[in-house]
Amino acid sequence: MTATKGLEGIVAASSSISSIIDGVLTYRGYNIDDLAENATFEEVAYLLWHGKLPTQAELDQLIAQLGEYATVAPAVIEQIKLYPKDTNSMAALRTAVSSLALYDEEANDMSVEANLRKAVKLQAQLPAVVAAFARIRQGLEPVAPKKGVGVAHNFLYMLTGKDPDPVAVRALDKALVLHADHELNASTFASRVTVATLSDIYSGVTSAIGALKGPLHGGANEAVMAMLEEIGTMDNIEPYIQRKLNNKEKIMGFGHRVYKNGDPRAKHLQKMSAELGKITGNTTWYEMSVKIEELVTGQKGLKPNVDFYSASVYTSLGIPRDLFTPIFAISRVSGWTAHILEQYSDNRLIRPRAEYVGPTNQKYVPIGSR
Ligand SMILES: CC(=O)SCCNC(=O)CCNC(=O)[C@H](O)C(C)(C)COP(=O)(O)OP(=O)(O)OC[C@H]1O[C@@H](n2cnc3c(N)ncnc32)[C@H](O)[C@@H]1OP(=O)(O)O
Ligand SMILES: O=C([O-])CC(=O)C(=O)O
Repeated sequence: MTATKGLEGIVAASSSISSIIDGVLTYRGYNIDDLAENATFEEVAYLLWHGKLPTQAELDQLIAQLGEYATVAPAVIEQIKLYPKDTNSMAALRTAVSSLALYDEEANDMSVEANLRKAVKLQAQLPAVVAAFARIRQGLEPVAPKKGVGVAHNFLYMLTGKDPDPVAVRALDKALVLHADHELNASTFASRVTVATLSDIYSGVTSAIGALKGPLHGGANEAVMAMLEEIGTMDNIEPYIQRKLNNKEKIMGFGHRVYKNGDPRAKHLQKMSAELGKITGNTTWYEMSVKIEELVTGQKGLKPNVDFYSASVYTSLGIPRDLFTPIFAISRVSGWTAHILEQYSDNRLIRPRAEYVGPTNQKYVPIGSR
């Protein structure tokens, strides 16, 4: 038995949810470029869960359900108030989502209908939890969700207490579409491993949030913004990047396990970053990002991934840096839950083997003789 480090190239599941073939990403057979230009996030979530685009009536019903389910159990809000004010935002989300299960009477109901309902509940409640956490730590009361609006609108509304600008809603909606699913990425795999023991959907999503948090995965979008802020000016870019590359340190937002010729989502985020920079009158972060890309791609051949330009997009939308990864989770919960439902529908325990590389033929030595 020989291990493949990081399971690179190993096909670990069959799925009909999303595919990456020859660098082209599709959700249920629809090219991501088509969906990014034309679909709303709620249409995409429906597509991921049901395998088909919704009719207008089905979409209206989903939006109504999302509004109905978006109110978070008061006990969970009270718990968030007890979190230390400097709690890591992904740790807060992980803890709160785990708590949501305690107040859902059908948390352990494994019927297909209950699991689909819980997928919609999680989709509705993650944005509410993130917005509540962001307000509570500023000493503000959470804002009750709006009914009849999409996830992007409702999140920005719950975050600020004001109806958001339609340009901001469309930009965030597009970012949510682009992040919704991505085949067997680390967090989705974590969710599938968890529920393949026939554990519940909340446990699967809690595992996924833990996996997304790391800077090699979803945490990279926050790390990109930290890097841009640390660099600070155009003049500092070249020495900073050169130093990192010389020291063999990673540049956040670049590289990908599957895409070697570029991430198809990055161009949409780059375009949005340029447009939002113009609208806000601050193109600095976009221009710095372009220069970093020139250097990193020029010297290492590494291309930006989905996390690179999303950092400047979210900053232009006025979103605090440490909410970038929670926003990734707000989108990806649609994909996680679709994969969890798919796993349940044809389940087998996921239990690979390890190549043993430790010592052998050891003899037990009594404690007094060691
Ligand atoms: C939503 C997402 O999860 S997208 C990914 C988000 N993560 C990041 O942006 C973090 C930065 N990127 C990385 O760490 C990696 O590219 C990953 C984790 C995304 C992919 O990792 P892997 O497929 O395991 O590639 P690995 O880390 O082995 O890199 C292969 C080589 O490219 C180099 N490399 C890969 N990414 C980078 C980077 N961002 N900066 C500098 N060098 C890099 C590695 O140092 C390594 O070089 P070596 O062969 O000389 O040792
Ligand atoms: O697929 C991956 O490894 C990471 C990624 O881009 C994603 O989860 O969107």
